[in-house]
Amino acid sequence: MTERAGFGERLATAFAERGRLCVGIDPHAELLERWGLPDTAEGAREFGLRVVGAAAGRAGIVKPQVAFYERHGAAGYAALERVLAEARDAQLVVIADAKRGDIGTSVAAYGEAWLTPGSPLEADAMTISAYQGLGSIEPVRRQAEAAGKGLLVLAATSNPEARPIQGAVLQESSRAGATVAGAIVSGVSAWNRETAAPSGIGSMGVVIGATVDLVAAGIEAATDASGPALPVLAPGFGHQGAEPADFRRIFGSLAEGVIVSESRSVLAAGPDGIADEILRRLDLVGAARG
Ligand SMILES: O=c1ccn([C@@H]2O[C@H](COP(=O)(O)O)[C@@H](O)[C@H]2O)c(=O)[nH]1
Repeated sequence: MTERAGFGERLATAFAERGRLCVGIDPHAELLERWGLPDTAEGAREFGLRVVGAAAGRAGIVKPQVAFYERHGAAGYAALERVLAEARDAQLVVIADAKRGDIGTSVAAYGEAWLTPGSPLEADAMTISAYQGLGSIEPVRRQAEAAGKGLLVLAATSNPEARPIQGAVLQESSRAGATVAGAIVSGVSAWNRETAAPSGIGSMGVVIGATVDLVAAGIEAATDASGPALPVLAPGFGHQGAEPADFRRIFGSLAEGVIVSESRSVLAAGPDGIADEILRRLDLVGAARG
C-alpha cells in the first residue's frame, strides 16, 4: 500500500490540480434505469465504477452515498467496497457519505469501518453526525487524526426541514447564545486548528448546504478565519438549486475550504455524457481553480 498524504493536504492538491467539484455517486433506482442498469447491487457497482472512470483524470473528488449501496444488503456493501477501492486507486479523494454517529466504542467502530487504512470500506473522509454531542464523536476524531483521515460533521444541512433544529439557540453550555449549527462550526473549527496542516487546509471539517443562509443559521458569527482553512462539504448545488459559480458569494470567508458537491445534476447526463458533464460543471466552478 502506498503512503497517502493527509486529508487536508489531498484536498488542497485536488483543488489546485482539478478544481473543487465533488462528483456524487448516488445510484438510486431512477438513475440506474436511466443508465440502463438493473436496480441491484451489481447495477450499483457498475454505476459507481463508471462514475469513477469518468471522474478519474477530470475531477479530483468523489462522494459515494452509502445509503444507495446499503439498501442492497451484503451484496451492496461488496459493491461499495469495489467502488471505494477503484476510486482510491484512481487517486481520487474519496468522501464516504455515511452520516454515522453514536457514542463510545460504537462510534469508534464506525470510525474503524470507514477510516482505518486497509479496511474494506476505507475512504479519505466520512460524514458524521454530532447529534449526540460533539464530544460523542471524539473517538473518531482521534482515529481520523492518527490515520491522516478527514471528518465532515453535519452542521447546517441543505434540506429546509433541518432549520428549526440546526438553527435552535443553545441555552446552557460554554456556547450559550450560539445556534446548534454555529456551535458545531466553532467546535470543529477549534479541532481543525489543532490538526497539522502543511497545505493550509485542515482535515476536520463540516457539512454546510449551499442552500443555507449563513447569517440566519448563525454560522457567520461562528466563523473564525485564523488557522488552516476549514473543509466544508457543500451539497445543494445543481439539482437543489444553488449555482456552483456562486460558491464564493454563498460561503464568504469559508469559501477557501468549500467542496462543491453535485450528484443528480452530473449523473443525469447518463453513461455517455457524464465525462463531458463533469468537465462542464468543473468549468462552472472555474473561478475556484488555482
Ligand atoms: O446536507 C446535506 C448532506 C448530504 N446531502 C447528500 O448530498 C447528495 C446531494 O445530491 P444532489 O443530487 O446533488 O442533490 C445526496 O447524496 C444527499 O444525501 C445533501 O443533499 N444535503
